[in-house]
Amino acid sequence: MFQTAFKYYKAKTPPPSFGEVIPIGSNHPKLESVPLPHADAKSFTGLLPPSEWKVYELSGHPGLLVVLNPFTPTAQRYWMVRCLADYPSHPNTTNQIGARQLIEDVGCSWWELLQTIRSPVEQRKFAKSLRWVTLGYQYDWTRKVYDEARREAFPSDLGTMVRYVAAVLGYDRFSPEAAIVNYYPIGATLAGHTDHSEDDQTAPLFSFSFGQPAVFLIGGTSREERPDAILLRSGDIVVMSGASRLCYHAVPRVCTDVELPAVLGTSAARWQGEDAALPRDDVLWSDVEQYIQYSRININVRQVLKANQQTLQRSGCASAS
Ligand SMILES: O=C(O)CCC(=O)C(=O)O
Ligand SMILES: [Fe+2]
Repeated sequence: MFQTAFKYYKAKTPPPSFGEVIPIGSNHPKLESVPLPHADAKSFTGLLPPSEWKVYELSGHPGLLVVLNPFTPTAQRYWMVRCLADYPSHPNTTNQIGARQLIEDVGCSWWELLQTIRSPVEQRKFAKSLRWVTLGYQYDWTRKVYDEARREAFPSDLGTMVRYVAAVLGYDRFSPEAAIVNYYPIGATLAGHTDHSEDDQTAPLFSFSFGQPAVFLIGGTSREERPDAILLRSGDIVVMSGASRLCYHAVPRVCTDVELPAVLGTSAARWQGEDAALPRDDVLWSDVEQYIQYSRININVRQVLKANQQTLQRSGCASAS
C-alpha cells in the first residue's frame, strides 16, 4: 500500500491529483486541532507567539503533529541561508564526496565553491547535486549508525530554536543532537523508510521544511498500511512522536505552486517581505532566492542519546530499512 501511494504521487505521467492531499491549516476532517501545552511561553525571535500557532494531530496517526508555518519571513530566509551558506561546511559531511574534499582542503564553504562556478548550467548542476548534510552526530549511511568518533557540535542557533519549539509542544526534555538537512531539487524524492538508528527511539523527531512544497506520506509501522498524504509548505513543522515515531514515511513529490490548487497561494509569500536582513552580509539573497525557486530544504532533527546517556552504545544500533 505504501509503495503504491509513493509511485502514484511520484509519477510524471499522468501527474497525480492533489485532491486527497491534506493541506495544513485547512478545515480538513483529518486535522484535529490540539491545544498547546505551553501557549503562554514567552516569544522567540523569528517565530510567532505560540498563542497564534496552529497545531494539528493527524487523525489515524496518533503523535503525528503538524504546525502551520510559525516562522516570520525573515526567519525563513535566515534558515535557508544557514542551510546553504553555513551548514554544508567542514566538518559536516555532505553527499558530494569530491566537493567535500575540496571544501576541507581549501577551507571554503559549499556556498563559496558554488559561487566560483562561472557557467550557469554547471552551477545549477552542482547546486542540484547537494542532497544532504549531517549536523551534530554525523550519520554513517552505509552502516546506518551514528558515529561516536564523529560527534560534531550541534549548531547552537538551530539547537536553541528546536529546543524552544519542542518545549512549546510539551517536550521540555528534548535534546537536539543530530540533524540531517535534506535538499530536494524539484522532482527529487525520498523513499519510504523509518528512522530507527537513534539509541532513544522514544524522543520525537522535529522536521522543518523551507522553500518549495512537498507531498509527505505518513503510514503505519508496516509497508502494508495505506499512508495519508499531507502537503508540507515553507515553514511547516512536522513532529513524529508517540505511536508515529517509528512509522513509515516518504517524500514522493517536491513540486512548485503551479501544480497545486490556486487557493493555497504562493509559497514565496512566506519568505518575502519584512526587512531584507540576512544573517551574513557575504551572501546575496538573490542567489539564495534563485536556488529556493527550484528546491525544498528539510531540516530533520533527532535526539540520539537516551536521557542521562553520555555516549552511544556501540553494540546496539540499528539495521537498515
Ligand atoms: O523531507 C522530509 O520531509 C522528511 C525527511 C526524512 O524523513 C528524514 O530525513 O529522515
Ligand atoms: Fe525520515
